[in-house]
Amino acid sequence: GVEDSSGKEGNRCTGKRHEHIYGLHEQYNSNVVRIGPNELSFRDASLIGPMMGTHGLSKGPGFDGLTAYSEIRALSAWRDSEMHALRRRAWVRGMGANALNEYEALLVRRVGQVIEALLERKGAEVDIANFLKRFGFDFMNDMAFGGGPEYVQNGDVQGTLVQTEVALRAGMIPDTIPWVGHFVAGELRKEQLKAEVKAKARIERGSTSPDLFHYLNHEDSHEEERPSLSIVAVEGLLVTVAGAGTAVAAVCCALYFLLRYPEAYKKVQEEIDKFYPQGEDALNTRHFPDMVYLDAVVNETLRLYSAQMSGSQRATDEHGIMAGSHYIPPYTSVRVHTYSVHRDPRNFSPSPSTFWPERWLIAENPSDYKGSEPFIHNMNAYIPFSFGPANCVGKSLALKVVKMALCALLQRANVKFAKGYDPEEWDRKIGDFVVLEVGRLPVVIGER
Ligand code: HEM
Repeated sequence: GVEDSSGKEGNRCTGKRHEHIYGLHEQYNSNVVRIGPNELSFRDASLIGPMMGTHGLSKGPGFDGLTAYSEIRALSAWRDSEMHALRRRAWVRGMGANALNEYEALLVRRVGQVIEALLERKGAEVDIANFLKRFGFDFMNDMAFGGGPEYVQNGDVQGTLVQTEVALRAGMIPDTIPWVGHFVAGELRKEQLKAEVKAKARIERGSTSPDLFHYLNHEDSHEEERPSLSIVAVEGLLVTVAGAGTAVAAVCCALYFLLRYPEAYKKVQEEIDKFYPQGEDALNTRHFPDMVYLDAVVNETLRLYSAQMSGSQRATDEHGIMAGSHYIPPYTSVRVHTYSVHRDPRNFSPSPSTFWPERWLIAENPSDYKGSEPFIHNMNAYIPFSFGPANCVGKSLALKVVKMALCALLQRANVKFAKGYDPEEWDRKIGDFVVLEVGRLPVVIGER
């Protein structure tokens, strides 16, 4: 049996992780829950370092399942730490400050495009989540392959975006039971071949301004050998899977919270209007570092809904380890359950499950806190972008995308929930499928 530090038994296979995993630890009131035959989930912030840090564990066998044990893998799926570090170098160059400045023109164009498309529908009910998903994939296709099917302009005519969500949901099976991956090898190969066609076309076309592909294909480096077409093609697929849905989900969740909490909407609107009065270009990022309330809104959103709510999988090898007070046997998969750690009153208090951006401002100036309950804000337990050498390499880009989309939208438009929309639906439709999946968000866009 597995016991948590409070002595409560947590040795139950819930099988729940892939539906609505949230509340997993709360449900069993346990710091450790068995979520698969050989997989443990921990609600214990002190394990973040030992499990995910520089001297922590390597990625788990779920990544073998997700890649059907292939040698053709993108960065996120290399279980071997050396191989992972080798591929990560190109990603780090492609996500550096200079590179991000180079991509800004692409991002500005895409954010501007989706805002215009939304403004054209003023007064009508629109599913803003759907529009933003299309924007996210357009931008990430620019970054990964120098362009794509233009979803904002043309809609998802082939149903590709829906298929991507379905594939991610299905991915939860080999992620949990790796050997199932052998049965989907053919399907994966088909996707890889399609990506190879796009990558080849991008190489032949070249690019007028550097995109992320430029770095992933080592076009910036004279020292490194070019990766094979197969590898750079799956890296491109990873850009879209890791970058589009995640950043867009964060924008959608932030919008949902702002609509749900009008006080917060009012405050962020005031800040946006102060830095970007009407007529000022809200696509220009220069004021972002000074926008403390916008920053608090984004941080608080990612605390409550992060891209991988169950956490990223790691595993022990032939040696078991002691992590804190827990013995983890050999060949055991583990996760730090981000959702539960982020909502644990031992880490964030008061009201850990409530959207309260002010907690981020109080954390900076604790003397501003006037409440009676103790104020707790444990930054060591805040891991929306994970932790350690395999953490989210796209963090800075993600924050830029999220802030630019929110700023530009709220500067230009008045957003309200559509009539008849039940906000309780939001939480019911959130899914933890490899990455966070959000449902529809029907709104009406009004004049400012
Ligand atoms: C708000 C948006 C985002 C969030 C919350 C987020 C979060 C995460 C998390 C939790 C991981 C798992 C790290 C681990 O295994 O320990 C991850 C990995 C990764 N993310 Fe993000 N992400 C976001 C946006 C992006 C964007 C825009 C990109 C750009 C393409 C990106 C690229 C990646 C890549 C390549 C990995 C794999 C890193 C590795 O294995 O070394 N992410 N992200």
